[in-house]
Amino acid sequence: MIIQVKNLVKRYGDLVALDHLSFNVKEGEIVGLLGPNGSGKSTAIHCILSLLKYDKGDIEIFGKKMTPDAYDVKRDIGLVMQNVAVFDELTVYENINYFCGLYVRDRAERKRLVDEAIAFVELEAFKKFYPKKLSGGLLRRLNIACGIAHKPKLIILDEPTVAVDPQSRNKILEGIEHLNAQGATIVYTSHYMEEVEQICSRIVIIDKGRVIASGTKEELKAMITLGEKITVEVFTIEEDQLRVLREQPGIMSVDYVSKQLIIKSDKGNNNLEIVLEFLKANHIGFGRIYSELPTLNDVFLEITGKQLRD
Ligand SMILES: Nc1ncnc2c1ncn2[C@@H]1O[C@H](COP(=O)(O)OP(=O)(O)OP(=O)(O)O)[C@@H](O)[C@H]1O
Repeated sequence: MIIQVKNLVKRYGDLVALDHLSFNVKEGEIVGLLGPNGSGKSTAIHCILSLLKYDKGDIEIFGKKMTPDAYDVKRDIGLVMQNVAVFDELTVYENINYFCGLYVRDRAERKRLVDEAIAFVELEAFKKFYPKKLSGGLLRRLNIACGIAHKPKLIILDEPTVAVDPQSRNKILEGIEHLNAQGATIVYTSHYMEEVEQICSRIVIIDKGRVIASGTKEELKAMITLGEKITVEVFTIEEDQLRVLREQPGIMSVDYVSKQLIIKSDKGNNNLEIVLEFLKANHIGFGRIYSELPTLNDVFLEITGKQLRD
């Protein structure tokens, strides 16, 4: 096991930020910690790395108890924090060289690793730039290079794509998959369900400092009753027709908003057919029609009653 967190409790005064949080990360996984703003993701990461004192719980990394002075453990961890943490007075190259130098003493080896990290985040053309001259996306990429240059076994990234343009975001996500393919185990926190779905082999959903569900995206979607969301452009429909539609087998809810009929149905496999037959039998004219599978937001909504993002 790479990370084992058991019953972690962290309070800030009266606020319980982590409420008996437990989860594991196995070697080779990309685990996504998914939760809304303020759910406790950053607090969990800080506690796991012993950067923050906690009130209760057990944390092991690489099978060893994590403590603030566990330098041998820390050497094998790469950390990319939410806030960019680089030195303004050092160039791109010097920054990466500095952070890599905290773990790698041999100069030739370090040069090789720094060059590799620069190529990895595609900052070759910006080596001599100072951070202030970089765009937000490039700065994020520098932040990542500083965290991973020393080739750690475990890489923890806390919301690395916040406020990043789509092109840099894709590069970051591809980069993370690449690091994983090279053997690194990854923990990735985000409140973007699309990103987590795209790259994570397993997802731990957090709300109010607790794990509310975990599994692969397929397992999480199988946990809920919602099977499909059907949207139909309908020009007019009577209230009593809506009522009859709601009573059809497999239909969980029907809403009619701005000429859109939104039907949520369970996991039955002929829901679309039921809806179409109903519309035809009742001579209800309709335009575009499409069906969507549940998202991780639907999972979050069904378990907590609220949206993942406000
Ligand atoms: N230093 C602090 N002092 C007091 N409360 C804090 C502190 N840091 C975080 N909190 C509170 O603890 C809770 C968890 O915050 P945390 O930053 O861990 O959540 P998060 O899921 O990482 O959110 P975000 O995505 O916004 O960073 C929030 O209610 C937050 O306001």
